[in-house]
Amino acid sequence: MRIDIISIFPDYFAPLDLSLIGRARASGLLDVRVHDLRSWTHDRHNTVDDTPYGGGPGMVMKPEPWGEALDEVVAGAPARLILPTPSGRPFRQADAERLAGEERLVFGCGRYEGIDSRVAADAALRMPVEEVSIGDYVLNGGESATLVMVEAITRLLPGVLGNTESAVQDSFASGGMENLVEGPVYTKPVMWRDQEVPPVLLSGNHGAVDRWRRDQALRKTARNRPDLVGAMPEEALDRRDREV
Ligand SMILES: Nc1cc(-c2cccs2)n[nH]1
Repeated sequence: MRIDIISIFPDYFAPLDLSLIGRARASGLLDVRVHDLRSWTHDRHNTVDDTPYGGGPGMVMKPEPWGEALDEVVAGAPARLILPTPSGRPFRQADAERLAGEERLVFGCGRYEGIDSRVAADAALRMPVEEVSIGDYVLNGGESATLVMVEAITRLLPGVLGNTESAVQDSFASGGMENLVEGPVYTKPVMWRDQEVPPVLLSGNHGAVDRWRRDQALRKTARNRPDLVGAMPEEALDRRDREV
């Protein structure tokens, strides 16, 4: 997979040189290229923004630099443009899984009050464009949202996670634990500050462990994410009663 990121703060993406993603890049599994939007400005001040038509607070990012940047970065190849914005569709695990199947992604990091709307409209003539929100809160720019999405997507690529098993067990994953958050996890020592590890986890009875974990996940989901419980098929809840 190739990922291009266009931003006026390219240094914001230094974390992508670290850890699993950094290793995946070094091994050639993942090709991430970060571009400074100001490379496509031509005035002395490298201007990327201006006042909004119709008045109002803040500044809007000018269309010209974005148009030239996308033309050069995409260069006619099949790519999907992702634009983080608070007004976008919610980004979910299913989107991470879907986007992990793409050959090329381009992330456009807006700042200020957003990017001139004609940029997305023009890009949509040549490629799929998705406006995406990572949550109902307002950031100063799309860089943090892009880091979040790049991590959520690239960790699903074969070979990026050392142990692909953990990707299946994650919260919100598929594989029978859909719509459930992860339950409690434990490791050595078996007793710590008068708290012992639940005995079922030491029992060696894998069926009992799986049932216990599912029950704990259901309980935690009901406690922390009642909104997901509503989305759960009725029989999944009944199953818990049967298994207790
Ligand atoms: N979910 C989300 C995205 C954003 C921004 C993207 C670009 C500027 S602000 N805030 N919150």
